[in-house]
Amino acid sequence: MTDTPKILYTLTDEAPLLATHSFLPIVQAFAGSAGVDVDTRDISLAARILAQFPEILGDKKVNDDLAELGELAKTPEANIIKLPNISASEPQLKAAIAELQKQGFAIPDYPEDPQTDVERDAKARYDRVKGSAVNPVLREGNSDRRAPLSVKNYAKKHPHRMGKWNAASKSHVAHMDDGDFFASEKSVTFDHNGKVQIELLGTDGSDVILKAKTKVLPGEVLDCAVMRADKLAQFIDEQIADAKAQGTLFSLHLKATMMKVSDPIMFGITVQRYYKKLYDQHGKLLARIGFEPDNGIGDLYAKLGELSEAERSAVEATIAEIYAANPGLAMVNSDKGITNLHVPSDVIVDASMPAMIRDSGGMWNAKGELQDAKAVIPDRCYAGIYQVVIDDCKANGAFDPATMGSVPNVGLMAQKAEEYGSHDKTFRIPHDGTVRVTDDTGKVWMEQDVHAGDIFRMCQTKDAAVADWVKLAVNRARLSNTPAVFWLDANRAHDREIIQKVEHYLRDHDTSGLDIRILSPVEAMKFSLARIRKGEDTISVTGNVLRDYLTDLFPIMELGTSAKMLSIVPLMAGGGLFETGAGGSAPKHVQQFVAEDYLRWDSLGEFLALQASLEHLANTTGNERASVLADALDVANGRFLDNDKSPSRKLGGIDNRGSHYWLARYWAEALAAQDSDAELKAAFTPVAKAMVDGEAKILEELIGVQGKVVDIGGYYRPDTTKADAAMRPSATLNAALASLQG
Ligand SMILES: NC(=O)C1=CN([C@@H]2O[C@H](COP(=O)(O)OP(=O)(O)OC[C@H]3O[C@@H](n4cnc5c(N)ncnc54)[C@H](OP(=O)(O)O)[C@@H]3O)[C@@H](O)[C@H]2O)C=CC1
Ligand SMILES: O=C(O)CCC(=O)C(=O)O
Ligand SMILES: [Mg+2]
Repeated sequence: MTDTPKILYTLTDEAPLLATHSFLPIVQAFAGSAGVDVDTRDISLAARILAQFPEILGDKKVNDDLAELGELAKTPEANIIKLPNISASEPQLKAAIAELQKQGFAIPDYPEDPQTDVERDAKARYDRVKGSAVNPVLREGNSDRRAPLSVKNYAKKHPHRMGKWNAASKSHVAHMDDGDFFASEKSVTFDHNGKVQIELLGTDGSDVILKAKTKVLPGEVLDCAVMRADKLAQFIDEQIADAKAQGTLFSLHLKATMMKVSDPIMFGITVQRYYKKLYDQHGKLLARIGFEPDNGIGDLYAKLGELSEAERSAVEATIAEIYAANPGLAMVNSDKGITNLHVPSDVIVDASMPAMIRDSGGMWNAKGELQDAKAVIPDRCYAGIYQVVIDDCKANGAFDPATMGSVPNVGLMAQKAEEYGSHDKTFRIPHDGTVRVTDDTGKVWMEQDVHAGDIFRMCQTKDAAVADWVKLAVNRARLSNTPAVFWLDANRAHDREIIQKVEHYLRDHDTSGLDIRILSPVEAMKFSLARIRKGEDTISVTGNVLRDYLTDLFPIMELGTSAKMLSIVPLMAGGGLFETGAGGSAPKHVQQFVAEDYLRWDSLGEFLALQASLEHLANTTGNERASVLADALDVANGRFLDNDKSPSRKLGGIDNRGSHYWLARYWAEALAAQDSDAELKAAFTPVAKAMVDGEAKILEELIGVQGKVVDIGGYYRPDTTKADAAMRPSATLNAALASLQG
């Protein structure tokens, strides 16, 4: 290749974006000295919103960096470092729009109920940005997430605190036994290069095309399922009554961000059942102010100002009666009275269930105390795995991070596999009838009887994605000499199709001497837990949703946080997508940062991703210097862990910025110590010296700023100059880095 090798580093949101203000200058200075360009692409929620309105913004228009990266991901040249970004719920989207408008961008309001073509167009643009709109575009490969040995050893040496489990804990998972996606799932393997249409044939004789054209390839698995609204409502009522009877908190765990169409509807049904009395007594008022239960009870609070004084007091009195009569809700923030049902994006199942399991099975109640909780996870497809963990903790006590084994994951997600790509094929059914999936020859492939209010969902899983996933699993099992379990349930229609493919593709590989099994998720969880208790590792090979769930669950149990995970997506076209950690954008870290100039974000995920990205660059471009940089960074990461330089949890210790200093210093020292590249050695020797000699001054400059309010000029679109200044307060460190570029 003639171009300068390039790594594209993503600018995202919240805590990872703040961390980038401090870390990226280090990366650019180091990589620059080795002739590697590190460029940025802005895929923050704010940038993605602005990119939707080029014609309105004129000279303020913003390039669609996400679209560009999405195209790049399908080429062998891709080398992208991807930090976590906000997958926006509707309330978050509206807040971001309001902030951008205040900053002078003349974008329209979010039209909740569009009436004109212009409004419908604006809503369609905003809906493209909503939910998990980034990851499915960039993830043109399957995922390989694991704790590198150095990280696992670090966790064993410095075990994090795990809450004790009591055998008498009343915490449990509740799921539906009928009427859920699991019950109704149908699945087929398509046979030609063609397309299907999804239509609703009404019992009233009507025929509504829900989606006219969906391209399908031969060998592709299609499935569809229905969540029955009446059954869900009845189930929620029973769980509210049961939580009250048992004296547990009521909590709801969904993925309203990633599953942006189906899960907000399920969230909304739960809100309507929990706050049923509000509807009974004030239905007309709620309709008048346009309360949207799918956006949470927070939407009602936001709109209370539109009511008269008397109306507001009546509504507030009813809410108080509801809280008195119903079981307590799990709290997101007890001090501020923010509950699990406030906003659909506050409690996200992948992170919320592990947090509950780490905290002795409890969630926070209104008094700010941990209390046993009923975890409502309506659909049975995946809910059962968490009950297995809870049962295990009740029987055997909490897991011990000092001795437990590891469960890495190989996850199917390429080409929008499974539920991941279902959003444009998920519908709230407007009236009773039959949904039919028909191909271009008129053949009916699947049918579902539906009633008004039900959620219909169709998913696609490409054959090539499954083949690549099986290959990745076999390679991982071989490389790490570890048993691998495919978590697939022969009782599920979709999984039965996938099992056939797995069995078929396994035959393409040499699996001699490997322990590869196919177990249902519940059995696979039991098997893996029994092994980790003995200190043994087991690779989980899962579909997309379990990939998401398990890559927070096991890291949070094993390492205290998924931030310490290596998370690689070998792109099917040959490029590399290097994700940082497996967790989210930690909004509460930003709140702490602006309140007290202290950022708890742990960038280890970024360090690991950068090392893997440099190594990939060296391998694909033959750039020797990138290889030297990668090896030195590996040494630096090892020292960083050995010396435990992650952010401390308390003000006065090093935070994210301090941890970046240590990483930069160890990296520079390793480059100064190596002998394979004399020029790099010469360039880094004085820098390493400046960083070592300057240690006391640098730490003083970094720690000295803590403890006061910081202004970064925006939440969704912080002011770059202000954020740079806030995140780079050490003149001594900045000068050492500048000397590299000089
Ligand atoms: N890859 C992506 O782009 C992802 C994006 N998201 C998005 O992130 C947002 C928040 O989601 P949520 O599910 O609450 O997940 P988060 O991972 O942000 O929050 C859960 C908790 O994880 C811990 N945590 C995660 N990363 C770090 C880190 N690097 N350093 C220290 N602690 C960390 C913190 O817990 P504690 O205090 O217990 O240590 C944090 O409060 C949402 O907008 C969501 O859509 C979520 C997942 C992945
Ligand atoms: O895309 C998202 O919304 C979240 C992704 C996520 O949680 C994950 O990949 O682990
Ligand atoms: Mg996740």
